Amino acid sequence: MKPIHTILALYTVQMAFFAAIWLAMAWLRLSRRATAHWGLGTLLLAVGMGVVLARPWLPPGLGSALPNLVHLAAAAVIARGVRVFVRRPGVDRWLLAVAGSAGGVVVLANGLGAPHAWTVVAAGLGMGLVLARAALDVGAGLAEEIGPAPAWVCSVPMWIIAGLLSGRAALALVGVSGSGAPLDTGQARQIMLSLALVLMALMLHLAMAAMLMLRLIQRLRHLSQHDALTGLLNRRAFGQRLEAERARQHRHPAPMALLALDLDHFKTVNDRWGHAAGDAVLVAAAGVLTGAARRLDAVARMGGEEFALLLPGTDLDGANQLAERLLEALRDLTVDYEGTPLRITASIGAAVSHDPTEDPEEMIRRADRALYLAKAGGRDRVVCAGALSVIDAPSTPGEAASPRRAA
Ligand SMILES: Nc1nc2c(ncn2[C@@H]2O[C@H](COP(=O)(O)OP(=O)(O)OP(=O)(O)O)[C@@H](O)[C@H]2O)c(=O)[nH]1
Repeated sequence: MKPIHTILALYTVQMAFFAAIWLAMAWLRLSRRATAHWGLGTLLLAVGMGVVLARPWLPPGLGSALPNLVHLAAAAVIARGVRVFVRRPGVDRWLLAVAGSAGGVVVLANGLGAPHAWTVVAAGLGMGLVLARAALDVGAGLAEEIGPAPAWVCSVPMWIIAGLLSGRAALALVGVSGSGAPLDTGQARQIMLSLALVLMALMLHLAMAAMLMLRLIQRLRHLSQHDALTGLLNRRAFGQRLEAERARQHRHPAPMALLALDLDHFKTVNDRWGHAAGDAVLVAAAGVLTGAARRLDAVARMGGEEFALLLPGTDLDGANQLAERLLEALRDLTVDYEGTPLRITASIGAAVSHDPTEDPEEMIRRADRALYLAKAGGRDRVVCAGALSVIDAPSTPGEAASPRRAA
């Protein structure tokens, strides 16, 4: 066995092994559609190189065209997997046109008995363009999700393979001696190219594995910081935001407000209409809170039917205004649950702090105490912990809407 055949056989085994891993991931439903594409594409790479190794036993025309066609199909399937992964799953006409035209030229060149260099030019340029497109998709499509730097690093192997294949095609096109020869001829240039392909294929699969891992890490991070039902921050993440805002308050003194909000008589929604109806109300209420908050505010579900809003740079007046708007919006909210209109109200306890040394837990306790007073005072109202004054409105039809003093 010549050294070139050993290298190509190693590449074939490597690709078959990677294909098995991607297909196993698809079976485990890890980004299933993308990993299934990558498994199939990688399997085609193994088959394509297997055909190169079997060339001595194949008819001359077939032995030249078939591996290139299979490799073209492999590159297109992997590139489509990348598009699915970066959530651009529609049919990509550009990808189809490039792979289809390159494949057409390969078939035509072999049918007309043209030199092998023509096959190398068409297949090399086709694969180069398809992989360059995939590299662009990775860099641009993942920048927001995993950060621009990791996204572009993951795209590097695709750029290099695209460059290698296009470079070989360009050399064959201008007639540089030996550039258009089949890989398995064993010339020094072909050995170097084969070694580079083995290395780059390894890097390509590492990069795709890294993309998958970074996405999983982002998902885990999101799950650990957000409430699964409403998508709001959870209690732990809210505590971290509160600590961070406290630290900022040390550097840039400014007031900070915290609203503790609890839906009124929520248990009756569950008891009367069922848990799913209660869940629908919680999701709708969360939508109202996020809709009313500013970008720099933090909105959290602290547990059950209890929510909290952290309002940096907000004084008592600002907190009161937002709390009133929230009560108003929740009163106006009608949740349509399987044809049944569900209505709710809420009570709010507000705490404002100008003192960066105040323990964040103490601020939460002050807001909770004010919330307790709002509940005790009749619900559907705001009580501010600082001034301990009830500042908003009743829910019961017929009850006066004028502000009342609490304590
Ligand atoms: N549907 C649903 N219900 C929940 C969830 N978490 C907690 N609950 C329910 O929320 C209800 C809270 O009831 P209570 O603590 O008595 O409060 P309430 O009925 O709103 O009464 P007040 O707060 O005093 O106005 C309980 O019935 C819990 O089972 C959830 O994720 N989904």
